[in-house]
Amino acid sequence: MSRTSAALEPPADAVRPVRHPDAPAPGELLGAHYEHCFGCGGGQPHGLRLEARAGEGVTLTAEFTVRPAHQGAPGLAHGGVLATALDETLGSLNWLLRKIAVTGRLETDFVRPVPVDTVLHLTAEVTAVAGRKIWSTATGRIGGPEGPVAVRADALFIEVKVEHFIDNGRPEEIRAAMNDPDQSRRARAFEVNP
Ligand SMILES: CCCCC/C=C\C/C=C\C/C=C\C/C=C\CCCC(=O)SCCNC(=O)CCNC(=O)[C@H](O)C(C)(C)COP(=O)(O)OP(=O)(O)OC[C@H]1O[C@@H](n2cnc3c(N)ncnc32)[C@H](O)[C@@H]1OP(=O)(O)O
Repeated sequence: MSRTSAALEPPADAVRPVRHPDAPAPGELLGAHYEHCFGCGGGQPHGLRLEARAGEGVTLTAEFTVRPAHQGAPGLAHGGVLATALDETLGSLNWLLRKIAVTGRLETDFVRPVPVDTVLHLTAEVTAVAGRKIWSTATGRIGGPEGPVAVRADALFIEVKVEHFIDNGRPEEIRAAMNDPDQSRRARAFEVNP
């Protein structure tokens, strides 16, 4: 059973999300947004390395394989790690809108335990937008893309300017990210193509 808090109910004047014309084509891998991201980057030894693929409209699919480093109980994924997978999946959706946004609220239902070595098959979609607010929902299944639901989440993301990261991040990492040609390209793309 899922009971969503008021903040996750879009208001009556919210609109349907619009896929950005330059969003990756359906089926295309999104790639990591930051090499050292715990959710999607390749530079974190114990990171989730979640792989997200654009879907139709403002939807996507993603996969995360639970590894021994992700345990909470013997042989089972930690709930916080599963919430991270949901957060990363939902956050990736904003790339299809070409908006930079951070998680304001994330509500998670843990429906079934998820054993180590399981592939979590995630689907997600943006459901509504109002001003800077973006509402989205995600489901994670085990045993295959059509398998039983193991986790679910609803979220509210808040759009921010790229300065959010520059002003709040540790200078060392900000400098390195700005010197990474791929990161700068992406940040520029956000700024000229809002
Ligand atoms: C140097 C180069 C850098 C390059 C960077 C390049 C690319 C980066 C690209 C993408 C990165 C992003 C995502 C990647 C994908 C996935 C990663 C997972 C995502 C995360 O894991 S991200 C980390 C966790 N996340 C945070 O670290 C947020 C901390 N937080 C804040 O930074 C502020 O809190 C903020 C900005 C959220 C709001 O602050 P603010 O001052 O801008 O705006 P304000 O407070 O006015 O809120 C405006 C309206 O949202 C409502 N609102 C706000 N918060 C709410 C809540 N919690 N619940 C319900 N409603 C809420 C208000 O009620 C108001 O509503 P109303 O307009 O109706 O009054």
